Amino acid sequence: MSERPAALLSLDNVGISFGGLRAVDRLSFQVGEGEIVGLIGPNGAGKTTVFNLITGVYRPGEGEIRWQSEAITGLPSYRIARHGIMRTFQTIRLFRGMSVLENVIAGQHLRTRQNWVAGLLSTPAQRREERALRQQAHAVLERLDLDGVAQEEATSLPYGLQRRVELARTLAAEPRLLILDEPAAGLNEQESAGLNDTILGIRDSGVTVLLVEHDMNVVMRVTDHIVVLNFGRKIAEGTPAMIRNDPQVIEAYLGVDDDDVGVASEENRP
Ligand SMILES: Nc1ncnc2c1ncn2[C@@H]1O[C@H](COP(=O)(O)OP(=O)(O)OP(=O)(O)O)[C@@H](O)[C@H]1O
Repeated sequence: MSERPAALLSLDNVGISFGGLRAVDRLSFQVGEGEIVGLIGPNGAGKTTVFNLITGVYRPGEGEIRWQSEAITGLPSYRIARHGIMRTFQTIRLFRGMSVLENVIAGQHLRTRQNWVAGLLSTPAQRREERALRQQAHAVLERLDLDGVAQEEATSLPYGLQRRVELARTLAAEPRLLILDEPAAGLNEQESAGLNDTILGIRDSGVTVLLVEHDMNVVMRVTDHIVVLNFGRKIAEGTPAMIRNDPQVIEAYLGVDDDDVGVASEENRP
């Protein structure tokens, strides 16, 4: 088995309960630098809760979360975002009345240094920074094949494109770890195939990816490593080839859709 790269993010025996419900239990896994790691599991398995633990929405009851060698357990979300850990959401959260380009520029403000005094005075330094930001926003739009709709009102675009704009907005903040929450949800077959290339392209540009996704065509094709949760516990982890043949994983998915786990037969792979 090939070696995995050094960990960018590590969870070590992380747990959280809501009342009597053990939503995540003694969970340990790592996301290696430059990897695409998939987090999968049946509905209610705890995937969203894991996202919320990593991004500081919830504080773990037990365990430690590390960014490289630094403990980030329980830090507030804005401090976790400063490390470059950023996420997309299942629901569309674009700004109404703003163009695609303006939405992407809004995403950049997560990481700009400009303060509001400079903004009011419109100093030469500020104008220079704004020009650079616009150029970078255009570059992100081009990368995601959205340059043709840069001036369109974002919320008037078809659903699949709106999701891509959301992704562009998050990328504009230059994440080091991009957490994707069901990016294929609601996409048609063609859009979902395009998404595979987009995710691979994002990784090739140097961004590490953690992906929660129900669409096994996406998960099995793009990930290097998969972590499977069921009832808050890790029941398996490994390469896509290992996961699709794991009896515990197949059993956990029985009753959901048997074929879902089996989709990634060799002939389906790119
Ligand atoms: N804030 C909360 N308060 C109480 N229970 C919660 C809370 N958040 C999640 N849960 C419970 O924790 C369990 C795990 O939920 P979670 O949303 O993380 O699962 P999931 O794997 O993301 O599911 P899905 O695939 O349906 O999105 C569920 O039983 C859920 O009801």
